[in-house]
Amino acid sequence: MVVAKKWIYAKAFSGLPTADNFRLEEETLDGELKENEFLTEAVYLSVDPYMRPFMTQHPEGSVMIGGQVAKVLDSKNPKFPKGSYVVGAFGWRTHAICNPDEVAPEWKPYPLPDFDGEPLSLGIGVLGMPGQTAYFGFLEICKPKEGETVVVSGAAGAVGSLVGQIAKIKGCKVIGIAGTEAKCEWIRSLGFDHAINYKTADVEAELKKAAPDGVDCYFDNVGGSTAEIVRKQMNLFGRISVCGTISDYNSEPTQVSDPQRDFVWKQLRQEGFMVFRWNDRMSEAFGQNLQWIKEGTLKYRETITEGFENMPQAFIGMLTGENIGKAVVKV
Ligand SMILES: NC(=O)C1=CN([C@@H]2O[C@H](COP(=O)(O)OP(=O)(O)OC[C@H]3O[C@@H](n4cnc5c(N)ncnc54)[C@H](OP(=O)(O)O)[C@@H]3O)[C@@H](O)[C@H]2O)C=CC1
Ligand SMILES: C/C=C/C(C)=O
Repeated sequence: MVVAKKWIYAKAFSGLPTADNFRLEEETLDGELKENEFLTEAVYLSVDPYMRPFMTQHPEGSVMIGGQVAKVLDSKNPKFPKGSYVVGAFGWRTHAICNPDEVAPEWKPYPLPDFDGEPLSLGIGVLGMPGQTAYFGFLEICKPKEGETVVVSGAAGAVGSLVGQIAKIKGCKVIGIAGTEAKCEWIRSLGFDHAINYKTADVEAELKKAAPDGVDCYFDNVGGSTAEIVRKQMNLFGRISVCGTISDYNSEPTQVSDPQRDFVWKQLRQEGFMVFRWNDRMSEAFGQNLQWIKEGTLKYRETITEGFENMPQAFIGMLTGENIGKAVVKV
């Protein structure tokens, strides 16, 4: 028997989440595990932007959704033996009982691969979903060529910081857009050619200076007015990968000008995606990102909040830009 803690979506989100949206509860998990089930204990939990828009599809009283790296405490499933580690979408819970056959295909748990000594927390970062998002969302949709100019917004976050570095590995010129001086300084230290602080700079003017020959690829994490500014500076046959629109997760979308003319005249291609599209190729992104980490060409950073009781603070902090790199909660 274990006493699990879980965070409940107590009150529907409206605007930026506050502590009032969440409630901490306990639940006793007892009884024999059934065939195929395993019992887990969370080690690292992820707080991600998608939780804000996705939760609005769930009724009040649901457990908050989310991924975690967990230890298997007991098992009746040979694929997830006792003592092993697993990456699973068990929600904001300290403990969970999972039967993988009952989980939707895009959220299936999987055994944590061998990280060759890298921290387990990377299973929810560069060696997990955000790493796959950067790898496939950038390479498959932007199809960057050596010498091209790439812009990435949300550039100091979990996904954006990886996209910029992958673009450098592919021989591109990279401009990152982020929300503080410290973030801009960090991404420059990663090798980004330019960094623009969208909260203090005239982004349009700075982008013209940084990319005098225009932009070939835009990896869009934020949408809104930043996306409009970058679109207007795209080159002929430019490619835009729409990863997320965090600028409107807590508010109504910003009104931007009709983009159709730019798409026609510049023959642009824009494509949105969900990372699950490439679930069958997960090991490719994992293997390549791990290799780049080992070679020293791909660096990662984490903002770690200690304590399961601080999940809401970590989540709100991430939505308000307090994280540099991946926002993680350590139990
Ligand atoms: N399509 C897919 O399959 C996936 C999409 N995503 C998307 O990728 C994006 C980045 O996710 P992730 O890397 O995990 O998160 P981050 O680590 O980048 O954290 C979120 C960051 O967003 C920035 N931000 C918050 N509000 C705004 C705003 N109004 N305008 C611009 N930036 C803002 C903040 O940085 P700053 O200080 O710079 O403002 C904050 O640190 C999100 O849009 C997310 O939904 C992520 C995973 C999968
Ligand atoms: C899986 C995550 C999706 C977004 C849009 O963040």
